[in-house]
Amino acid sequence: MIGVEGVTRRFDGGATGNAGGVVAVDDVTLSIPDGEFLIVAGANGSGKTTLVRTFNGLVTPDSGTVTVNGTPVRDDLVAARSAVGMVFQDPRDQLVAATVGADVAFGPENLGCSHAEIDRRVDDALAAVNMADREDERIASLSGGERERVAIAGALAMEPDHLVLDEPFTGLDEPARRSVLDRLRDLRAAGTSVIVVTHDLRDVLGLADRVVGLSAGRVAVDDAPRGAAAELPGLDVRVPAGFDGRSADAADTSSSP
Ligand SMILES: Nc1ncnc2c1ncn2[C@@H]1O[C@H](COP(=O)(O)OP(=O)(O)OP(=O)(O)O)[C@@H](O)[C@H]1O
Repeated sequence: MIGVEGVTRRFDGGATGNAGGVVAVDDVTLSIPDGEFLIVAGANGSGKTTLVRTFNGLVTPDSGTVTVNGTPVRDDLVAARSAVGMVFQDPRDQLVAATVGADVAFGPENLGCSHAEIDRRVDDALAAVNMADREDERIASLSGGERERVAIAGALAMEPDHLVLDEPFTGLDEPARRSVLDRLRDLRAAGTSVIVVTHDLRDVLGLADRVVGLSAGRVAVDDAPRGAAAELPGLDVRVPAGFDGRSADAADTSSSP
């Protein structure tokens, strides 16, 4: 479980010249149980990225506490980083190796996994992003969307208790998007909490258990998808046309030819 208790994070005004700075996250309290599929939505600048980055200590709150599996993040950063996998908006921030396979293997290697276990995780993770058999390709030769898929595979290969994906679908083509969504659904079923930060609620809203909508750093919506769908337009978040709260499975069946 991830627990967020009264978390506030400010940034100074910097180049904006705003002397008072900005309160990016303002007194947020949330708890995210294991196995929950949570969407964090909200307009640009509403604090989504800042909030989720407190889950593994990439952003330190000015006040309040984040706990992961009961331990405050500030007390054990290493535990938080292994328990909370994170895929960033810009995959260039997190690709570390020269080839696809080496990049995806990097996390499991650091966890001390055996060679056989590393191979299994790399194969599984690359299959989940439609990149099986591309281990030997050089990162430098990949497209932006392919790099994004490698970044997602790298996080999947860590097999974290909680997986946070910040705008994961932006550069993905439709088959890759469906494949990643399928894997997220399986992970949730296996007890991993999945937290997706996104503006693009297509497909993913029907998969979610709950939606948290942020406005000016505060939780303005915290509801099941059907209830949230009615409230999100008020936060300038567009809800997919025709969304009626059915599960994604039901939606998939009805949209099949
Ligand atoms: N490192 C930083 N320095 C200064 N201000 C920051 C920093 N990070 C975020 N902010 C400010 O905090 C506020 C919230 O930003 P954040 O990136 O968390 O929002 P967001 O909802 O993820 O936005 P987007 O949808 O555009 O990605 C914004 O006003 C942003 O300018």
